[in-house]
Amino acid sequence: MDVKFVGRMQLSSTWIDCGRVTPKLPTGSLRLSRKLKEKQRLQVGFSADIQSTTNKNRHGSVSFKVSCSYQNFPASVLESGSLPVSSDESLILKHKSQEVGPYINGRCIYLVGMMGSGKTTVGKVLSQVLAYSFCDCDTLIEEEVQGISVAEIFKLYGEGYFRNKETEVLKKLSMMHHVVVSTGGGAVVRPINWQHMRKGISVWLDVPLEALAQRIAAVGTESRPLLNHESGDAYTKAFRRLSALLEERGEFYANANTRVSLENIAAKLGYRDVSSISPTAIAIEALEQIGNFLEEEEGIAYNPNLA
Ligand SMILES: Nc1ncnc2c1ncn2[C@@H]1O[C@H](COP(=O)(O)OP(=O)(O)O)[C@@H](O)[C@H]1O
Ligand SMILES: O=C(O)C1=C[C@@H](OP(=O)(O)O)[C@@H](O)[C@H](O)C1
Repeated sequence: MDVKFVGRMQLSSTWIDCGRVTPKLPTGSLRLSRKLKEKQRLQVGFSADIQSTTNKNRHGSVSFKVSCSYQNFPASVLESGSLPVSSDESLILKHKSQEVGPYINGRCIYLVGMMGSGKTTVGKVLSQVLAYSFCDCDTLIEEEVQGISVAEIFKLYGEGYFRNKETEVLKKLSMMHHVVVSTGGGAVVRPINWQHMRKGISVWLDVPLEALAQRIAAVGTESRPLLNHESGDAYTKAFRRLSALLEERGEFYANANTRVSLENIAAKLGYRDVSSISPTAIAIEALEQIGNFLEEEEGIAYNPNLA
C-alpha cells in the first residue's frame, strides 16, 4: 500500500511537521529533529514509527509511536496512537493521472480486449480523469451505417463489411489526439488496425474467461452477434464461444503496449475474486502500466547502446 501521510502531528505540547512521507512498504519510519527552547537550546531527536494496515475496502489506519531521544539518554515514547486513513480509489486515480497524464502527451489510448472486458466502462473512467474525449468504435460504426446496431450490421451486410468499417473508423481516430478509444474485441486481428493503433498507446484489459462470461450472461448476448449462435443458457453460451475466440486471439491482444491483468490486480489488493475489482481500480492499474511503458519507451529512446 502506498500511504501519503501529510500534515502535522500534535504532541501534547508541540507540533511536529511531518512533511510528506510515502512509505513504499507497510512499515515506514521518519526521523525529525527540532530545537526545543528551554533554558538553553537543546538538539532533540524525534523518531516516529508508522505502521499501516488496510482492509478489503482500502480503508485502513496508520498507527504511530513518536519517541524522543536526547544525547545518550534512552528514548522515551512521547505519544502513540492510530489515525484513520481512507485511501479513496477516486483520489488515488486522480493522483495517478496527474503523475502519468503529462507524459502521455495527448496520445490516444486504445483499449483492447475480449468482449465484456470493460473497455467501454473503464475507458469512460479514464477519459474523465485524463480530461480526454471518449469514443466507442462500435458506436462510431453504427453511426456510419445509418444508425443501425452492430448486430444488424452483421446480419444485413456480414462480418467482412463490419471489419472494413472498423478499420476505417480506427484510421480516422489515429489522426486525433486526447481520445480514449474503446475498440471492438476483434479489432486486434487485422495488422492494418495495429498500424493505426500504434499512433497511440494500446492497453490490453486481460480478464479471466469466467468473469467475462458472467458479465455477458448478466446483460445477454443479443447485442454481441458473435456470441449469439450457440445453444444453452447465457453463461454456457458465452463461455464456450469466448474460449474459442480467446484461443484464436490471445497472441494478438499480447501485441498491446501494456497489459492490465485483473488477476494481478486481485492479488495486489488481496481479493479472492476479480469480480470485486471496481472500474476505478482497473483505471488506476491501467495508468500505472502506461507509466511503466512510457518509462521503458523513454529508456529505449535514450539508451546509447541501442542508438
Ligand atoms: N470492473 C467491473 N466489474 C463488474 N462489471 C463490470 C466491470 N467492468 C465492466 N463491467 C460490466 O461488464 C459488461 C461489459 O462491459 P463493457 O465495458 O461494455 O465491456 P466491453 O466494452 O469491453 O465489451 C457491462 O455490463 C459492464 O457493466
Ligand atoms: O469480439 C468481437 O469480434 C466483437 C466485439 C464487439 O465489441 P465489444 O468488444 O465492445 O463487445 C463488436 O465489435 C462486435 O460484436 C464484434
